[in-house]
Amino acid sequence: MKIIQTENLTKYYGKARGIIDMNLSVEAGDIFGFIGPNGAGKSTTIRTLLGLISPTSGNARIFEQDILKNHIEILSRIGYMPSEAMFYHGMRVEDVLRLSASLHGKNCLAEAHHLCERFKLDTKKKVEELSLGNRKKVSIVCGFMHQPDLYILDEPTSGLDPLMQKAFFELIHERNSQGATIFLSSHILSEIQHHCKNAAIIREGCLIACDSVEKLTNTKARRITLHGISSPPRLENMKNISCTENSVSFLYDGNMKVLIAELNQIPITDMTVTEPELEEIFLHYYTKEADLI
Ligand SMILES: Nc1ncnc2c1ncn2[C@@H]1O[C@H](COP(=O)(O)OP(=O)(O)OP(=O)(O)O)[C@@H](O)[C@H]1O
Repeated sequence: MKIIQTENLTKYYGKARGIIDMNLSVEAGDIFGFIGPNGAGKSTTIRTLLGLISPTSGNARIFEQDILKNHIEILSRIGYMPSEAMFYHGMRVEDVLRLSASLHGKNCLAEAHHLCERFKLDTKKKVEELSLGNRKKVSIVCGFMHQPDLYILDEPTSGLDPLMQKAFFELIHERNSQGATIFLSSHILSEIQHHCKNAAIIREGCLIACDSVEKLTNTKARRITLHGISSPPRLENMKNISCTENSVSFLYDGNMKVLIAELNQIPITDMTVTEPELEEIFLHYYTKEADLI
């Protein structure tokens, strides 16, 4: 069963591009990653799906129902975490949770308090006194307390410390194993790589790839940065080379033993080997598409 399906979903803010012809499909039971750089259109897609803004053209279905016609029914089965955790000033965390539970129309305060304990959230504090990470925790509790069928999470881990990020992903996997579908937007590739089954890459409002995470991130290329030299070594399989007076950086897709043998011959003082940046993975997709044309 398709939990989310969009057909040429398009949103313009006046003349400004939000998303263009978005065709997205998320199966029941998936943990689906939605990756893209700042301004790519992730939040626009999510806000359109939730009916917070209306599409310029195209349509979308959630739980196989039209998002515009069956709005209320659909929303009652969704847990949403917005990218910015903001609440009414003057309210204590416990007031926010009570309000949220009443809006969900479910008796879910016990689960809310259980989640507060799990995330070490002080319910007596006023929301405006909370740090960004703690506000994010309030947002987690509000989005998860009613145990919905679909979680739509917009950059949920920003502001959370590493321990809380771990606790958060444990919760996500728990809910997923109980049958829920997760739609998770992020611009942190490693998060998507470690936790999602399938993912879509969005850039400048358009979907440029959608596949299993395994296939999407299937690159053995590494970014190599060498210090103490100013011109690139003589190697094949180098791409995206940049040089400064004292360093050379490039994407290397060749045999590591060949690289090491070459490095042995040149006066480097230090080196780093990292996974390619998200942007470089995007370039990989552009190249592939260009090759197909
Ligand atoms: N209310 C708005 N009015 C005009 N343009 C907007 C509005 N909201 C978003 N946009 C534009 O739509 C495009 C997509 O923005 P969106 O917030 O969806 O990106 P995003 O992928 O969520 O980015 P980020 O990772 O920075 O949160 C951007 O060019 C942005 O400037």
